[in-house]
Amino acid sequence: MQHFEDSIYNLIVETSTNLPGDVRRAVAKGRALEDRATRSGLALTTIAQNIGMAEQQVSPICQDTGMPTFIIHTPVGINQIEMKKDIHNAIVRATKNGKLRPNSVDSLTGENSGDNLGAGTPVIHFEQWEEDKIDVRLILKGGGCENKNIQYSLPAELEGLGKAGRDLDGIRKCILHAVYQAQGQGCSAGFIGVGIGGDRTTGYELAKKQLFRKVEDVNPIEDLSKLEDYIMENANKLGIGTMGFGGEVSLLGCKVGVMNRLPASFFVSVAYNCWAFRRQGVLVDPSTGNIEDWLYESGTGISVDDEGAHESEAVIAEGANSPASESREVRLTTPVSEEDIRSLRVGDVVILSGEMHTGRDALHKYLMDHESPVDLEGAVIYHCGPVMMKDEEGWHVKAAGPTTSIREEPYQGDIIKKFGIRAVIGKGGMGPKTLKALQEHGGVYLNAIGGAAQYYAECIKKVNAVDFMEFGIPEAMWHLDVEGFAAIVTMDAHGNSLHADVEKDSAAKLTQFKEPVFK
Ligand SMILES: O=C(O)C[C@H](O)C(=O)O
Ligand code: SF4
Repeated sequence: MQHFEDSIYNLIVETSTNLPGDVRRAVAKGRALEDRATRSGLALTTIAQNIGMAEQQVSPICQDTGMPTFIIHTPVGINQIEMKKDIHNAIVRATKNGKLRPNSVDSLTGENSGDNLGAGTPVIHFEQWEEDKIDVRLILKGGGCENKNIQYSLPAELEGLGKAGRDLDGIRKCILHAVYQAQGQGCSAGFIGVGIGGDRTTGYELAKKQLFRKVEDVNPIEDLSKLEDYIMENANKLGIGTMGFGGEVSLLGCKVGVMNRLPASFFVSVAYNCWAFRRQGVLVDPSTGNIEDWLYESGTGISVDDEGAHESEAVIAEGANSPASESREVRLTTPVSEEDIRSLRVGDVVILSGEMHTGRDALHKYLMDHESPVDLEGAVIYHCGPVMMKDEEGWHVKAAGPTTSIREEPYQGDIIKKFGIRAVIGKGGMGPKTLKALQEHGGVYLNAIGGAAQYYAECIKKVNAVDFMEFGIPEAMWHLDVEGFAAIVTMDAHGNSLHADVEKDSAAKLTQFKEPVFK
């Protein structure tokens, strides 16, 4: 199959850079339900703009291009060993060309392979079928939303919902709880795949396979179709909103599958996918390896950004100053003073310029017992693992949205105190330990819009330097010059946390679903 590698390369690029039509329509529907001037409304507008930018620049929608997972059906007799080699070559090429972030990390040494190849990566499932075509489907599901997958073993007692039995109503409660526990950390508003039954492994596989269904399809199993409709009518009453900012839209899709189970087991597995729901597929001619057809409607021409292209920070800031908005706009240049930081309040939109430093899991662990290579007094740390490309002029940022901050909760407060850091940028918020440190030392947490990787890449005007390349590109400490970098204060130096408020409010709202619905 001479052209199979090129076909897989084109599939990878399309999946990473062009959000499909059905997903765009779901995002547009979500936008229409959200007041544009609210934080969630502003977030959705930024997301919409980012989707357009990624398509125009053929660059990753989100910097985390996830665990490339292929599900492939082949006619009998096709050489799957050769296909696997072509897929690996295409993955390496896409990584080299900045369409995928190098995401394959040795779980024992922490070493990043640099080309997305390594034990267990990419994930390739082959199945034979009776058709004479090859059906290749790919999903790029990022780590932050993968971390919000969850599996329930029924019967169970669920927070706010009480007893969940081994029946459709118990499954209903699990799904609502799964949306609640994700909060905004998996870049809500999300799409969920649910797998009922199986064992722990096949239950999760079934859940992830549901994500290959089309957003607008109807479940052929009547009970499950009713369940999907119920979830879509009710999950948004939790008020989690986009990014967990609070709001009308927390879920954009729910697809449920079922399989047999053991008498002793009753698993309900939920695969939580972020708004950056990147999956595509192709039908391939087995004699040439050429693409004959695309399996999901292209997103080209289906706009979710009906306000046209805006200058980078204008979208968030413009909303911040609109009459109905809940926030004010504050422009700061790094290094920032304690006085400026202590003047900020939850809801303010901060527009940053100057140098900031990326740092996430590996760096935070390192800084706990080592010195920093740069002076961090008054500095801004950005929880981000960018997609980077190098040429004769040096390093260029190809995608740079935020990663989930809660993973740094064990370290953040100590790091703020040790180095005099004034602002931490990420998404999904942080916990009480960090909130206390912000209050004690005069710091602030700024929530950037998760997945808006092109939007933020545009604000990064120069890569000044990099430290700790041995941690791999996503985990290195990149020293970046930014202009007009907009993010929302969601935790301030006065003990306020939007995340704590939304979690408390949605927990209270969850209890409204305690009584049985499906008898
Ligand atoms: O790894 C990243 O850059 C982001 C991750 O997908 C996350 O949502 O935290
Ligand atoms: S950062 Fe958000 S949008 Fe990107 S992969 Fe992670 S959860 Fe998805």
